[in-house]
Amino acid sequence: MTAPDTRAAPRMIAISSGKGGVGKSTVTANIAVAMAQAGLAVGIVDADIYGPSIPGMLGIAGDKPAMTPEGKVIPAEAHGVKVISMAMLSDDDKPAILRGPMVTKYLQMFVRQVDWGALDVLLLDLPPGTGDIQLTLAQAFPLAGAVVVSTPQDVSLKIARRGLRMMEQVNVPILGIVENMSGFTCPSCGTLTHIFHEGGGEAIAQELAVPFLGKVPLDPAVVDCGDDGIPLVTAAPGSPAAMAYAQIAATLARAGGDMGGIATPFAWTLADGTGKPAPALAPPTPDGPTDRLRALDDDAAGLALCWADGYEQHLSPRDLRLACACAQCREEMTGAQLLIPDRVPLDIRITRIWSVGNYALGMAFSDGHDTGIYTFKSLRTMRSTELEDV
Ligand SMILES: Nc1ncnc2c1ncn2[C@@H]1O[C@H](COP(=O)(O)OP(=O)(O)OP(=O)(O)O)[C@@H](O)[C@H]1O
Repeated sequence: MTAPDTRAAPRMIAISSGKGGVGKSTVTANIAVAMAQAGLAVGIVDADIYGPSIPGMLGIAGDKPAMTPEGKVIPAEAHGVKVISMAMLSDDDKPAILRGPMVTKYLQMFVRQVDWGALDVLLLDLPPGTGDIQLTLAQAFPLAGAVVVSTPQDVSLKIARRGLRMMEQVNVPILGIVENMSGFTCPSCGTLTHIFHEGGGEAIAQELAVPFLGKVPLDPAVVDCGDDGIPLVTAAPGSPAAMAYAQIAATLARAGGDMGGIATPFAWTLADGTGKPAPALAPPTPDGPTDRLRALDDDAAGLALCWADGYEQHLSPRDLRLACACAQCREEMTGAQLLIPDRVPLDIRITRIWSVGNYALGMAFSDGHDTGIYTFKSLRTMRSTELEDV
């Protein structure tokens, strides 16, 4: 057996919204600064490729970023938060017209080719919506979880519900819902008026059994602060909106740490054990999710998989190779096997295993095949190999 890699990766949290203009970027900027004020090392990837607004909100000039001698991008830094944004790579007046795959490519670069240093949390300010781009992004990164920002109107909440379902489809845990622009407190008389409906975010959170993270009131100072590049949590930390941001940041700083799954991202070379994922800290529980992998190991019976509900499996490299569902090994329409079992050597080995988002593993084999993606759901349905079968 090989020793696990214990290097900690930052917790990646996506901040999403079903539609634009609900205050997602303002929430991202303020909770990032609040987390930094609480002593965490925080980065933001401004993934809102069509309307990158984080640099403006944090008072960062749109200069092209410098590079390290190793060719990594040096992120900008303001209010204790490291930031990389499309706004730094494109001219201000040129809208970024990019197709989905290009967006993913840029964002992969934002996460992997940036000299982040040691971070505790990396926030991803996603583009608004629940389309292909958001789905691809949610799948491309090993997210610890996602936050959905909504305003209290019914229409906004209905769209937020769609966003929550999308995240669930790709196994991204929902860390909670933020209700923004929730009521207006009159600065002269202090009366709270609910301009939109009240409590819709809380009701949806209850209906979908996800946490409700808090309400941020409508506050004209939020707009001024955004325009001035000084987030409200710095400019007016005692205001109700700033206190709401700080409260949400404190909850998120604790959430999504150890979701009961193996540490991701990882790329494990089995021959020398480098990059082996550390197991989840939390012990398995009988009512734990059946599709969350909590430990991965290699032993005499093949690959050992331990699941969050305590179930354990041993899968032989040959069974895994034969189960490959990539387009070369299976007919896409009918699902019929194209791979000829006799051509798979009895002593085939797995050479590398890597994480694919939070929902699957990629595997390379000693026959050179490396295009298969094994979802946790599909792995879980495979029959365990008995030691005497090996
Ligand atoms: N709590 C609030 N009170 C008052 N104004 C707010 C509040 N939250 C956000 N705003 C303002 O609403 C506008 C939209 O906010 P923001 O850009 O954060 O939204 P968004 O959801 O990220 O939009 P998009 O994704 O379309 O860029 C901004 O002018 C911002 O200052």
